[in-house]
Amino acid sequence: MLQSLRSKATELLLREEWGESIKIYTQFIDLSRIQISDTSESDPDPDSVAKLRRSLCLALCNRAEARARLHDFLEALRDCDQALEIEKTHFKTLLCKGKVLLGLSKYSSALECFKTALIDPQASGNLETVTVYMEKCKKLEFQAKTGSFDLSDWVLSGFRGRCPELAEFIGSIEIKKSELSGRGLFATKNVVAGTLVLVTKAVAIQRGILGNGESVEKAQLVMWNNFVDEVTESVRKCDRKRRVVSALSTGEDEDKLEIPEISLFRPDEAVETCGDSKQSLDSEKLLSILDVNAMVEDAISAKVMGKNKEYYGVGIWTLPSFINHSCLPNARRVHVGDYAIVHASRDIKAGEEISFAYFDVLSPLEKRKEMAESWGFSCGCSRCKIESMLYVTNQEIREIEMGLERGVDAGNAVYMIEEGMKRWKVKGKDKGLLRASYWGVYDEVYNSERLMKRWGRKIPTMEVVMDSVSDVIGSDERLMKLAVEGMMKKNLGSSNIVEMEKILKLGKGVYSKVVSKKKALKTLIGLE
Ligand SMILES: C[S@@+](CC[C@H](N)C(=O)[O-])C[C@H]1O[C@@H](n2cnc3c(N)ncnc32)[C@H](O)[C@@H]1O
Repeated sequence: MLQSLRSKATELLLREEWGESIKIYTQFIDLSRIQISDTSESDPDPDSVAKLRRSLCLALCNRAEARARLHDFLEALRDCDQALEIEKTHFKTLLCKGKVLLGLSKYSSALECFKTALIDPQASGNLETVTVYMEKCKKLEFQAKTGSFDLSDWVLSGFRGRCPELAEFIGSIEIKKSELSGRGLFATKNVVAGTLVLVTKAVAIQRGILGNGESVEKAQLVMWNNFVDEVTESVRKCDRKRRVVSALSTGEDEDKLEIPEISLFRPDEAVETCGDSKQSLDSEKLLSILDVNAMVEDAISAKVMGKNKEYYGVGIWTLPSFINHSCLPNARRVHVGDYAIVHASRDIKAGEEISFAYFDVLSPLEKRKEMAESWGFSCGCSRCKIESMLYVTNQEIREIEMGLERGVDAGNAVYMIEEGMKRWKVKGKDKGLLRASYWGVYDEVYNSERLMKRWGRKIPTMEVVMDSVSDVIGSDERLMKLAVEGMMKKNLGSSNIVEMEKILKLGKGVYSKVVSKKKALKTLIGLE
């Protein structure tokens, strides 16, 4: 019976029928254990018990492999540990355990596993495989410790092939109470624009092609349902993920929420335990959590080169879920594979809250209010407060807006705003706020030869406006695009070092320092 179960399980494993093979291996393992205990008592021959133990070890290892394929990493780890209790240096098990630990982002433990695997005599025929894994562990561990990622080669290859493997990384940040709402993420050290703040792997992500027309909504709904199932499954399997996901906001009573320790988000430090089905997350609470925290994937490859443009992805990334929205954001996110990369889009001071834009902040106050409302909150950022005050006390702004609705000449509108700011005593940095709010008309004017001929001398230069806007909202593709076009128009080409450096700085703020080679950054910006 044991023999027939074993061959059936092996066959299923080879056919990659993971679920079924787990079932049969489980029967085999249970029966083997009974047989071992019976044989130990009745058969004095130690060889027969040893043989049974060896085949139990292999079965545990194979079940671990199948479980790992289904991303049931913690159960797989448990199988590996049981197999290693039987044979301490069982090569296949150590290789499997190393891969599982890699899947759990526990790079140093994975490296230890592969090192131990080298002791086994079977390693000699598989030296190359083990070495490749060891190098991978070292690279990822270094990334996780230092945050030094470089995607330049992938960018330069035109995003060809699979996206590069990344490590999870947590920079100098902490979770604290936020003045905006509930908890927020804060910098504990000064951060220079472009520097990574964190890199997090999705708890779950669903991608699909949405198509067009009426089918879009239907496709989106199917994807959402699959996404909810995936998150449910993921938190069921892993206790830490369940705790982390259940710590997220449901959008209600945020100020009463607990502040979790940042170490809970460090996979390398966390002690993992398998999920306890009795403690699974209430499905209604999970739906509210996903409603508030799920994000649409913003893949760098799709954004820049249109690769996989037709794909739509929705996912949940735990630590980024603590980042509040601000209309004066200082960070941005990009997505590479299943990872969300958050980086500073302008310099951030130690102690400052890290925020990114949930929606387009190059929009007027009323439009931003509408967008925040559709997200289910009323924005409490300082820009909204300043602009609201100005709006209440100032009839002129409303008149300018009404003029814009009637289709007044964009140059005239910019002129009115600039002249108005002198009268309304809007000074220094605050000028950037209003310019950001009416960015659309500024952009139209600077892009039109006709309007520039008429209004150019009466309004500030494009550089002045752009600097003041990027000062308050950080880098943005549209600012960068305008700067590139401005440089081209002036026929400076790429020979003007000062302009070029400015554009590259904006580029770093948009795409982060993960693209460290200048040539790659220029490709993303559209200069190569
Ligand atoms: C992804 S969570 C951000 C973290 C959340 N503050 C917490 O404590 O878990 C999104 C929720 O935070 C709140 N929020 C984010 N940005 C905000 C802002 N600028 N003003 C007011 N509330 C905000 C809203 O309740 C929103 O639904």
